[in-house]
Amino acid sequence: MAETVEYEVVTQAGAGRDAGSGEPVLMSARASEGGLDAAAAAARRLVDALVRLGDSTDYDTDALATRINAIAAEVEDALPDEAARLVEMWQQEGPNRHDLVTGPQNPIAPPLVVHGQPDGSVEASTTLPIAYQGQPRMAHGGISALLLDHTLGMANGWAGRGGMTARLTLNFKRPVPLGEPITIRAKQESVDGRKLYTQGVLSVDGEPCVTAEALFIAGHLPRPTAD
Ligand SMILES: CCCCCCCCCCCC(=O)SCCNC(=O)CCNC(=O)[C@H](O)C(C)(C)COP(=O)(O)OP(=O)(O)OC[C@H]1O[C@@H](n2cnc3c(N)ncnc32)[C@H](O)[C@@H]1OP(=O)(O)O
Repeated sequence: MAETVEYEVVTQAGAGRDAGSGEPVLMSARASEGGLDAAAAAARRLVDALVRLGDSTDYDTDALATRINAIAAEVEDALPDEAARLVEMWQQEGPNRHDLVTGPQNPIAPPLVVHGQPDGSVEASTTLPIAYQGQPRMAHGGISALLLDHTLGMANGWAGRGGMTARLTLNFKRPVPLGEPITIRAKQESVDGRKLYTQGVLSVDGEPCVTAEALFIAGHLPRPTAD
C-alpha cells in the first residue's frame, strides 16, 4: 500500500524577498571565520588535496589515513543524539548551515553563494575544485544538475513559494570548466495551482553552459520534531 505523505505548505517568507530595496539580498548562509564552518572549510581543503595527491608520491598515505581516522574518531565521540541533531538542523528559519549545496558547515557543499535579485530572479556563484571533475578539467554533469536544481529551488523560495522538484530538464551546451567562477541565474516563471515552473542557466564568463527547466510541486516534507 502506498504510504501517505503529508506536505507542509510553505510560503518561504523567510527568504526575505525585498524587491523594494533595489539591492541583492544574500540568501545562503554566510560562512563564519571560526567554529564548525572553519572545520568544514578545512575538510574541503583536505578533500581537494587528497584528490590532487595521486599515487606517485613518497608521502606516507598509510600514516595519513591513520591520522585522519583518529580525527574522525575524536569527532564521533563528541556527536549529539542523531534525532536531536536532525531537529536542530531543521528548526532554523532561512538558509540552512548544513545544506548540501550552500551550507558552510557541509564539507561537500562547494559552497554556492546565492543572492536574491530585485527583479525576482536569484543569482548564484561558486568555483568548482577538481573533486567535482567528470571529463578532463570539466565538472561532472551531475554536479551541474545539483547546482541548477538547488538554485531553481531557491528561486522559488525567493518568489515566495517553494516546493519539491518533480521534473528537471537539462540542456548541456558546453562543458563547465573547473577552477573558474561559475554563475547560475534562475527565476520562477509561472505558477499554476501547486505547479511551479522555474528556469535557469549556468554560465561561465558570460557563456551559457547548461540550461534548466523544471516543474516543482509546492509543499515540503514536514520538519523533524522532538516527539
Ligand atoms: C529560501 C530558500 C529555501 C531553500 C530552498 C532549497 C532548495 C532545494 C531545492 C531542492 C529540491 C529537490 O531536490 S526536492 C528532492 C527531489 N524531488 C523529490 O524527491 C520529489 C519526489 N516526488 C514526490 O515527492 C511527489 O511526486 C511530488 C511531491 C513531486 C508530487 O506529489 P504530490 O504532492 O502527491 O502531488 P501530485 O498530486 O502527484 O501532483 C500534483 C500535480 O502535479 C503533477 N505532477 C506531479 N509530478 C509530475 C511530473 N513529474 N511531471 C508532470 N506533472 C507532474 C500531477 O499530475 C498533478 O497535476 P494535476 O492533476 O493537479 O493537474
